Amino acid sequence: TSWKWGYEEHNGPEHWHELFPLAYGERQSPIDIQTKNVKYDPDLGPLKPAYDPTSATVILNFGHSFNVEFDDSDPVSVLSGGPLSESYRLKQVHFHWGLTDDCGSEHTVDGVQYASELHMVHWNAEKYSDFVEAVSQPDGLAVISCLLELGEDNSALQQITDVLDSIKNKGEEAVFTDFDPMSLLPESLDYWTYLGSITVPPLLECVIWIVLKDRISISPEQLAKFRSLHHSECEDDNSCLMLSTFRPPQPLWNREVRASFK
Ligand SMILES: CCOC(=O)CCc1ccc(S(N)(=O)=O)cc1
Ligand SMILES: [Zn+2]
Repeated sequence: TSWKWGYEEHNGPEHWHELFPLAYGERQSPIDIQTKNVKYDPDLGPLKPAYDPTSATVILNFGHSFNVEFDDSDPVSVLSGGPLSESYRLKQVHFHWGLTDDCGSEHTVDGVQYASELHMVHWNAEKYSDFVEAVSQPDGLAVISCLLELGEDNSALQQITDVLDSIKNKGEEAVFTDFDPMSLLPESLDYWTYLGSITVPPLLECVIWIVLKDRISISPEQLAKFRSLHHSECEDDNSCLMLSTFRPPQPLWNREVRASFK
């Protein structure tokens, strides 16, 4: 399509329904997690992430975000347990952020929006043959979400922000390995879980969301690095900055949010 979706006034989340009707679907993401309405489920076991840092391959600028990609050709970095019935394979890690430090996360908790949000995207490699097939299934993806609140420099994040200069423009990529995504996660893996969608077009309703209760920090300087990326090729440096990359919360409709903790 000639029309490229994005996060600006002319092509942002309020326009996405024009080309992607799922925008008005029954299980869209993100959502506002209202903690008084969640239901503790004692059957929810602990999350079992098992990542091999050598499976990280490249970091690349997609134009609407940047991804750390993982080699998912073998079950080397996997997630099981928690709400999952199968083992899911890690494919990529990315972030969302906003124009200013008081916005940027996609999920909110009791109406509070945080400065950024980390997504670790896994696909159901036990039931489906590849990522593209998985995104067409209701249990195709499992995404771990962690909210980032403004604060101290996050040393694990620095390994990523230090290489963003090398992928400044859309389409650029750099070798990126020996990265352990576990190093980004908080101490506790307590979580909320619900059924939703990917938060970018085509907005497919294929995600088991796992939103961690605890947050990690990001400093203003690290956030500024995110905003220094370009969403397309451009000469003058300020006309195509990736300043905001979050979709706001969507209606919960007839969904329940379960908690793994009391
Ligand atoms: C049809 C191919 O679909 C894709 O490539 C989607 C990749 C993709 C997966 C998950 C997410 S998020 N923000 O919901 O974690 C965004 C983008
Ligand atoms: Zn995301």
